[in-house]
This record gives sequence, C-alpha cells and structure tokens, in this order.
Amino acid sequence: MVKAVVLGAAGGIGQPLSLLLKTNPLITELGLFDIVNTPGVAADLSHIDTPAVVVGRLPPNDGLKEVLTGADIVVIPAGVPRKPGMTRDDLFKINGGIVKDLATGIALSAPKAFVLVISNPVNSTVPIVAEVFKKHGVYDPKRIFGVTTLDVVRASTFVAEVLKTPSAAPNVVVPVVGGHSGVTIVPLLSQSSHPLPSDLSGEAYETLVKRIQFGGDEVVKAKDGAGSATLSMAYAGFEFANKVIRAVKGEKGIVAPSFVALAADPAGGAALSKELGTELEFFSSNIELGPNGVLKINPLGKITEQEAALVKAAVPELATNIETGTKFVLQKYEEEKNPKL
Ligand SMILES: NC(=O)c1ccc[n+]([C@@H]2O[C@H](COP(=O)([O-])OP(=O)(O)OC[C@H]3O[C@@H](n4cnc5c(N)ncnc54)[C@H](O)[C@@H]3O)[C@@H](O)[C@H]2O)c1
Ligand SMILES: O=C(O)C[C@H](O)C(=O)O
Repeated sequence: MVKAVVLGAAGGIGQPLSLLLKTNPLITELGLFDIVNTPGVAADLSHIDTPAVVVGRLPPNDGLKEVLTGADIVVIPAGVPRKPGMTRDDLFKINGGIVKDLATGIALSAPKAFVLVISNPVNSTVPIVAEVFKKHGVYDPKRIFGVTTLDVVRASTFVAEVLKTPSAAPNVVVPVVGGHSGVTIVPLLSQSSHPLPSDLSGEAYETLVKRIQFGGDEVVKAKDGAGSATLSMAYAGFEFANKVIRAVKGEKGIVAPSFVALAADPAGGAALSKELGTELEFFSSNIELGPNGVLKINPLGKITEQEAALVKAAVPELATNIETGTKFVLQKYEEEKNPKL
C-alpha cells in the first residue's frame, strides 16, 4: 500500500506527473491538491484502469489535511514558473511562501512522508521545508529531497547527442551534482557511463557544460512566456519518485543525485564537506536510497580539474541560496511571534 500525493496537481507539471503516478501499479492511493481544478483532474484520472484510487481536493474544508493524511510520499510542484528574462531566484518571493505553507501542512498531517520538492528555487525551497519541519519537531533529513533529476535526464540526453547515439539516452548516466540553478548545476562528465571523445575539450566541453547548466532556459525561451519545463519535469519527477518507492519497498543499490541535507548521513556528509573544502548544509551528490530515505551520501569521487573548478564556482551561490531559504522561514516565525516586527 503506497499513498502518493501531489501538491500543485493541476499545474503544468502537476497534471502529467499525476498521470504518470497513476500508471504506477505500486501506488494504491493518489491524492491531488491544488488551489484550482483538482476535482476535475482527479475525476479524469480516476477512469484509468490502474489500482490507485484518486482523490482531488481544494483548500476549503481542510482539503490539504484530507489529502495528506496517510501519505507515504508527497511531491511538490506547486508555485509559479519562470518567464523569459527571469532567474529561478526571482520566483522565491512567491514560491517561498507557498512552499512554507504546504510544508506546514505536511509537518502537521504527514510528518513521516518522504517529501520531494520540485518548486523553484530548489536550492532555497528545500531549506524552507527543513526549517518548517524543525519548527514542528518532526525534522528527519533522510526524508526531504530536492528533485534535481531533470538535470541528470538532460545531461544524459545531451551527452547521447554528442556521442551521436540518440537511442542511448536512457542508458547514458551522467552524475550531476551541486544544486539546481545555473552555475550550481555541475555535470561530472568524466564519470559518464559512456566516455566522451577524448578530444571533447575547450569550447566543445564548455558548450556541453553550459547546455546542461542552462537547459531550463532553452525551454523557457521556446515556450515564450507560457512557462518552463513541464513534461520533461513530470518524467523526471516520476523517475525519482519511483526510485524512492522502490527503495522503500526493499530494493537495494538504488543511487541517484538529489539535493539533500548533509545531516542525512553525517559520515558521508563529512567526507563530502572535506572534498568541497567547506561545510554546506545541503548539496546534491549521488545518494543511495534505502527504506528510510537517504541511506548514504556518496562522495564526489575522482573528478577532473575542470570539474573541481565548476564545484568551486557553485559553492558560494549555493551557500547564499541556502541561507535565503533558512532566513526566510526564521524571519516569518519571528514576525508571527512578534507581529510588530
Ligand atoms: N526542480 C525542477 O527541476 C523544476 C523543473 C521545472 C519546473 N520547476 C518548478 O516547478 C514549479 C511549477 O511549475 P509549473 O510549470 O507546473 O507551474 P504551473 O503554474 O503550471 O503550475 C503550478 C500549480 O501550482 C498551483 N499552486 C499555486 N499555489 C498553490 C498552493 N498554495 N497550493 C497548491 N497549489 C498551488 C497552481 O494553481 C498551479 O496549478 C515552478 O516553481 C517551476 O519553476 C522545477
Ligand atoms: O528552468 C526553470 O525555471 C524550470 C526548471 O528549473 C528547469 O530546469 O527546467
């Protein structure tokens, strides 16, 4: 029995993600929450002949609480997407508040659920969820994940294109570490399952790295004001959710990058901090998943000088993004305690 919940289920990501989750036979209940349209989305999906019983709720009458109660896994794609010219950080003002409110609902109604955060800016929204959970005394760093899978999916696709083996994309595995925005997205091309040509250096290497780092911009530009990646994100979110569910069901050796608190595995986190040369509270490295969430945070391993330079460039921005999320929640709690602030 697995209950999966999507918060923001009527949106561009939420709908196709809910559709994909409905196709997973391991999911027995699918809860959909949004501020609009979830009864319709749920009615539509409920006609599909797979096991999951679908329920869609709106905010009135404790809809969030009802959907979250009994949840094993909660995926959050709620919030506004970018338009051309915007950075992911520009979304913080609106999405920070949305994620804080939804995290509060999860802390109250499904504190043991695995929480998969898609809403941008991920580097800041994951720390928001962590702070909210700390405040409610239910924080377990092993259970909160920033979904960076789309970067991995893109890296696989773009590397396969360079290798001129388009059908290889699903088999090409390229770890992408750091975070989920611009220079914090660090592809470790030297660890690609399919080695790149040895002459891929200089401009060609930089072009490939930039394409992976700024792949989101490609979609934002092409959609021309109608939002950002939705379908590829739904695919990526489904991939990662499935990995978590498979690990919970006892499958061993499932490894994937995700933006998690290093406290989720203190020993692995310390080793990673040593490699980074600094202590960050959150970082996306390859993690091994287990029945309780994060089992092990893997080190970066052997990387090239170019990759070390990319990691170094990512660290200051990550530190700022993390602090933005944490401070936002702490300040909100201060304001609630002392409304005159
Ligand atoms: N992590 C990633 O790799 C990644 C990839 C793509 C998009 N994103 C992010 O995902 C988010 C959603 O993108 P989208 O294209 O689906 O946007 P969208 O506008 O199409 O959908 C967002 C949905 O969230 C809902 N929503 C707003 N406030 C809510 C609340 N308080 N509670 C519940 N639902 C609420 C909206 O009603 C809407 O249906 C954006 O922040 C986007 O930047 C992240
Ligand atoms: O680019 C965006 O704003 C959405 C998402 O983070 C992406 O990488 O596609």
